[in-house]
Amino acid sequence: MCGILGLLLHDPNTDSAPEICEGLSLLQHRGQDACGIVTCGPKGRFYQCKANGMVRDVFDSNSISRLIGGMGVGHVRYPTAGSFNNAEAQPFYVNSPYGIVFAHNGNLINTSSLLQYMDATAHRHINTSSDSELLLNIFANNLQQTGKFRINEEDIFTALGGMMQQVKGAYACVAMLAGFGIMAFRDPNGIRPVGMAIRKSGSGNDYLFSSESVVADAGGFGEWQDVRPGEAIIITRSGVSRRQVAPSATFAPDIFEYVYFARPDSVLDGISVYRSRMAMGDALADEVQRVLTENNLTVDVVIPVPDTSRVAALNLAQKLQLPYREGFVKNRYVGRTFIMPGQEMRKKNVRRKLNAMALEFVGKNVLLVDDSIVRGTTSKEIVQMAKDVGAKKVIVASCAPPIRFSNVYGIDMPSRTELVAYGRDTNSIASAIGADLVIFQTLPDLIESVRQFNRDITAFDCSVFTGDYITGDVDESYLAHLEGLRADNVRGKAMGTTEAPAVQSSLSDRSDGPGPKTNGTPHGRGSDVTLGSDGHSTMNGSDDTVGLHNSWNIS
Ligand SMILES: O=P(O)(O)OC[C@H]1O[C@H](OP(=O)(O)OP(=O)(O)O)[C@H](O)[C@@H]1O
Ligand SMILES: NC(=O)CC[C@H](N)C(=O)O
Ligand SMILES: [Mg+2]
Repeated sequence: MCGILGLLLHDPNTDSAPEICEGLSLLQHRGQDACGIVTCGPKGRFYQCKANGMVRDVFDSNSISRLIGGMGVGHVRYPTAGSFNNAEAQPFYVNSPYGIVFAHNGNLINTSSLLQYMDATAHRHINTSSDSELLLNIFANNLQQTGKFRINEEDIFTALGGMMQQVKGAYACVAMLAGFGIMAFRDPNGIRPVGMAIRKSGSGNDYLFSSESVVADAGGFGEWQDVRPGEAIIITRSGVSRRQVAPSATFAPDIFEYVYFARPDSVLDGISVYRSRMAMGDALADEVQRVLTENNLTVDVVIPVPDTSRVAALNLAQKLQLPYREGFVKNRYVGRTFIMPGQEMRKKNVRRKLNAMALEFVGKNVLLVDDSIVRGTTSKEIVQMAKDVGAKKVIVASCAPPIRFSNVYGIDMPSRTELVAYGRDTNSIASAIGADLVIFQTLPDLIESVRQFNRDITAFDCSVFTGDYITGDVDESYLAHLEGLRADNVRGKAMGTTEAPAVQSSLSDRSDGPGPKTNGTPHGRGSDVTLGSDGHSTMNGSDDTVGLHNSWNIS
């Protein structure tokens, strides 16, 4: 999962980067591997800073001050395609046509045929193994086909409509055209979230696109609206245009956003993540009661596995009238372990992150509540920790059903064999994680916990539980191919983390002064430019002569 953000400020002389950086820090839970911001300043010049690392590591006041311009795009990355190489940090950029900057959340499933098309037909060079760079180039190629010196919103809608027919998979995207404006669009199934919000600013409006509404709340934006599946929204200084660019398909947001990914204080597609997690706790309470009775067991205390499961665990405890105790204390300086790269790192960090308070466990039958059990890394460690400090019996309850299938839409679960529930029934899952008993939410209960807040949504992507993939075209051979490419033990993926030093690049540097730009000078905390998004690009893509730049000065 990644976080995407776009911002257009009414006053073009106010820099957007500080606010984009703030927003990215609010989306940090969606991606901890890399982040980046590209802004567009006077004369349509792009200013870029991106690198591997968390927001607080990549940006400081110095690097932010060099990102000038009243509109920009930001990204936090959790890789699901390609490697962890910092050349794949986003946003991506192509200089032709017009200068486009692009940030993507999701994952494409037909990259092989798209790459072939890029090579044989479009003659565009893709410089990384990132599906996001590919997606950007498909869009750029479609835009190029207009053959126009200056384009308008209609041309962009047409290019995006064409792109949506060519690509398959999940994509929520924010893009920026040099000197023109920002846009957001969402795949026809609406698998990944993105929305828009507005804030009054002087005589006009500031506009925000973000993966989650929490960014809008924090920035004082209102009127949050989700981008509809298959819809594109373009914002220029002249206003907002929106269009359904792809025929309607089944609207199926990924239910795992509600289970784990999104922040509880976000509202996605009209559903409060917090409320949905409360409902998951209520529903799970009934299942826990049923299974405990069946097994003739009692529970003394309910303990959440921080952080995500807390909301559900509290509701569950209240419903069962059991004491709720924070038996594990979380080190607030350790991030989310599930989205860390590599099993070794995830395992080590569960211990670094959580500490068990013996008093709350000793001599008790404890019910540990987690939002999900995926690889079992967390549950295996915490069950052991609970036993080590003297718990009598350890029962684990999960707000999500067993996860037995790969995710192909933007969550890094490519390999079924890495999943602890793969090929195991509930009893063998319990033995695998060392628990006395494991209790899972049923799928109908999970769906109802979320859907009750917006009955207009008739389907959710639940493929990790069912193996039914909403886009089609995901069969055994595709899954085997994906496993070969991306499983934890595949060298290219694992090695990517250490492959290259952190890179920060600029498309244009504030200190350069007027005139032709050289390749980005090192600044801030990064080093020099890599050939990132476009093999043909000199990275001077913000040249004054590019068609659309003058429109920046319209208002
Ligand atoms: O079975 P696993 O492979 O361990 O994955 C599932 C666990 O990972 C996540 O926690 P994480 O530490 O990422 O984030 P959190 O602090 O938001 O709960 C999730 O909340 C589960 O606790
Ligand atoms: N998690 C995501 O959304 C990842 C986006 C893209 N597939 C990448 O790997 O960079
Ligand atoms: Mg967790």
